[in-house]
Amino acid sequence: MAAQLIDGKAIAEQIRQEMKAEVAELKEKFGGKAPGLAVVLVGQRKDSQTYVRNKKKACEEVGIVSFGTDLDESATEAEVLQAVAGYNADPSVHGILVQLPLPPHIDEQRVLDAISIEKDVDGFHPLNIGRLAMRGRDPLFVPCTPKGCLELLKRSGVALSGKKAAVVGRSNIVGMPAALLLQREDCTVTVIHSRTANAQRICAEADIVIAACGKAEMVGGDWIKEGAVVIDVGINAVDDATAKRGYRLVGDVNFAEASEKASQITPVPGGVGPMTIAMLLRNCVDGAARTFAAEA
Ligand SMILES: Nc1nc2c(c(=O)[nH]1)N[C@@H](CN(C=O)c1ccc(C(=O)N[C@@H](CCC(=O)O)C(=O)O)cc1)CN2
Repeated sequence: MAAQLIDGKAIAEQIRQEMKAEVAELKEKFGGKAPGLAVVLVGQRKDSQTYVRNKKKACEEVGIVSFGTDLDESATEAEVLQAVAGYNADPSVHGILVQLPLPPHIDEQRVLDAISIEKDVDGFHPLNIGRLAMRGRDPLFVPCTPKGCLELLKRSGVALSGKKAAVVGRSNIVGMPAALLLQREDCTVTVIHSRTANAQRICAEADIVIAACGKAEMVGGDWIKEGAVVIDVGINAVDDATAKRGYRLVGDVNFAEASEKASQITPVPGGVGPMTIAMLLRNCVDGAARTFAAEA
């Protein structure tokens, strides 16, 4: 039987509507103050420009004030750090995001470490990640894409406690925090990576699969247990002369095969991607609400 689709685009839209009401309430309660998000973009990558544009548009939709610094590809690390320092000191900014990837001459870790943890809406600061890994400690922010995966599971009625979960991929941005989040929900988690022996067999034992390995359609139908829930984080462009843009987007999961086995599955596009931006707004509103309450 074909799997039920988890519609990330529709769920993200619903979340934005919920937040629009919350932002209006915050403004009412705190004398017209609005959450502010600052985005630093370095270089001219088309995909990054699109993501930043979409982030600013989404901010506008929910009532978040957006600030932006666009730097040339040749910008120095000192210039990027200076932009971050300016936003760290600006009381109207509650969230700071440096769009990744950065050009290779800039030390990404040094830049991310410079963001104040109170404004780290990407949740990439080592202190926030460290707290995510610890029992009894809570991060101020959780990285947006893994947080979006969890939100999709919860809003789709998937019970997590006691379930076997497999995370395919161990990146700092998605795989590792996704595994930590599932563990916090009392899943038994296996992280599958490029050196894992019998990766397909291990994955096929999981009730929940989060695929974030960055390899087009690597997770085939034989990786999926009958009835499993599949969340596909991958966004890979594959050449397709018949497509309007000359390419089409596919995930890290072979959708046609996996949807024959899974009970629920996210599509690409329209699955996890839109949730990344919705969770960024969520983090920004939560950060602003904390600040407003502390200032009151
Ligand atoms: N500082 C950060 N940089 C990057 C992050 C991040 O979370 N923080 N994630 C990605 C890019 N990204 C957001 O920045 C992002 C990627 C994809 C989507 C999305 O909605 N994708 C659509 C398809 C879009 C298309 O047609 O090309 C979908 O999946 O439906 C949103 C945000 C790397 N950098």
